Amino acid sequence: MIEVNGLSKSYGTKLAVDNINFTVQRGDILGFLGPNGAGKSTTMKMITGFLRPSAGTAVVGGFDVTRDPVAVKRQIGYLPESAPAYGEMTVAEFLNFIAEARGFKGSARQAPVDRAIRLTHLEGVRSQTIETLSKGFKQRVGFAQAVLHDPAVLILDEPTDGLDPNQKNEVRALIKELATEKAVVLSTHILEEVDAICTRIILISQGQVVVDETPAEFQARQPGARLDAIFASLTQSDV
Ligand SMILES: Nc1ncnc2c1ncn2[C@@H]1O[C@H](COP(=O)(O)OP(=O)(O)OP(=O)(O)O)[C@@H](O)[C@H]1O
Repeated sequence: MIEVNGLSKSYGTKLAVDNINFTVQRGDILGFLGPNGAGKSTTMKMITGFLRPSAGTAVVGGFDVTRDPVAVKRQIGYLPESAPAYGEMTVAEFLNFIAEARGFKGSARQAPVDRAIRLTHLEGVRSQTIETLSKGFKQRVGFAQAVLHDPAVLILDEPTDGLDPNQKNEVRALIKELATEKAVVLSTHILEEVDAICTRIILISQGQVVVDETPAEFQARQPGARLDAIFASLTQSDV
């Protein structure tokens, strides 16, 4: 579903992403790991068409993100690092607004909005304004907007960041539930998250892929070691 070929991005003289290659298949939940500043968000923004690559390509569902960014955006649900939401809108109003932006007209908006609310278990708060929701529920609203158009690909930038342990578990369960039949890429700093939900790990450091393997293969690099010790041995801080 996602093919990344020789993707690079420079900000001025800073090479943030340096010639990376990987693929993500339907059914994969890819954990995208790396220290602060490694280039995770930049890579995700290029795959989703929010940033233009300096070199290389990302092909999503057969469409090249540079040549056909609108077709790529149709294939993707994106939860950015800090999901923008309109606090004064109710959950249902916000999702209707997103449905309209996604091209659903008039009464055709109802079915995808209801489905997104059902999938993300927001029925109890659909008429509540977003600013009055807990952080975990706000994050669910972010998921609801990402899955509203039933995309084949989900790109989730640090989806459990800032949540309490219970909310983290809820969101992980939700990702597993939503991931069926989709290709999912999620960035995280939480290594236990990788163990809990990911089927594959890509570790990037200083803009380059240093690991692309299963969580079991990652653990087998140092049997019995903590995942963060393995992470530390493979990376150095980029900031
Ligand atoms: N708009 C920008 N202009 C200049 N430099 C940028 C810009 N965005 C990111 N960078 C730099 O590019 C590098 C990669 O940043 P990026 O946000 O992709 O890393 P990240 O792995 O997502 O980090 P984090 O885990 O902290 O979110 C960093 O050195 C960062 O400072």
